[in-house]
Amino acid sequence: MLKKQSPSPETAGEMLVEMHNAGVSRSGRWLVRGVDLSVRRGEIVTLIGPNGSGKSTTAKTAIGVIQPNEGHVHRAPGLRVGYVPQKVAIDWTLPLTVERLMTLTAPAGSAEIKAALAAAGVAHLAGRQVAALSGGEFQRALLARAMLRKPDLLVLDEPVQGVDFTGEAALYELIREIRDRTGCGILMISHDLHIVMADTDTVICLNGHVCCRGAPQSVMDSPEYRKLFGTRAAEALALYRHHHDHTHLADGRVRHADGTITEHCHPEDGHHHHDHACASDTPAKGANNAR
Ligand SMILES: Nc1ncnc2c1ncn2[C@@H]1O[C@H](COP(=O)(O)OP(=O)(O)OP(=O)(O)O)[C@@H](O)[C@H]1O
Repeated sequence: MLKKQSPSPETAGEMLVEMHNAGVSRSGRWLVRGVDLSVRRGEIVTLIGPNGSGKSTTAKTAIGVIQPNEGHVHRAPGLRVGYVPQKVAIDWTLPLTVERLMTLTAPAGSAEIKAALAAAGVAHLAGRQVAALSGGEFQRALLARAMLRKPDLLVLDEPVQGVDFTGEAALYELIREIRDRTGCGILMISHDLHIVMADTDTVICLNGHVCCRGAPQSVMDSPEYRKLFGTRAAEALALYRHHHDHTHLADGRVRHADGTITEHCHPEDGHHHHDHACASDTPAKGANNAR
């Protein structure tokens, strides 16, 4: 049985979910097939692949929203899952505050909601209309909602969608902080093939089947990856590296390693680095901002 969420040494590395040769078919067509995947406590696994390659289908199968038509999925008994789907059904024309958004899927007390929003750096937005949030703020609110369940496994389907480069870096930092603080396992989906969070332990590249897998660097160098996405794409693939020398305060300001506080964190401060797999003329998305 899973212990309550805490990064204790006894439960570190505990298997949360395992898929063996899993396949999902609909109307006589395999959406994905032959997927082997595992996520352990404290581990970050990222699924990458082009549109329609089966990433969401794989993630939904891992958490039991979809049953596999072949193969097996094992989840730790009592596994608590926090899921941030790719699309959220919200009527954007209706009034809805961030605080209310937190209780749409499950009840939660006001203290709990405040703590979850604070942990996601958006406590100051509790009374704001959801329709007025920026892309990054909305993703943070959804993350806060998923964390209310105190998940053992957090599944994030394109968590940086609609977020600009600076916000993307800050969101990846938040995701890593959540992993470090709670010890949960994270299964993340990224449609953007060009930026993979460097803290990801394993990248699994899907294209209806597992094309290749490994540490981010090894996937970038893999011939299968290059064959699927082209050498230029592979050369442009960048790892997001964050040198953890500053803290993002809840009000959006940044406290630097020397104790100074500024309104923003500027890439030219030297905090953010993108490493290209190879020297290339093709800049990775956001690479210009990263200099
Ligand atoms: N219920 C369904 N019935 C039939 N086909 C489906 C169903 N759900 C998904 N598909 C198809 O399965 C394929 C994989 O879909 P999936 O959403 O898993 O891809 P994805 O890699 O997450 O894509 P994207 O990057 O565009 O979000 C797509 O071709 C999709 O149209």
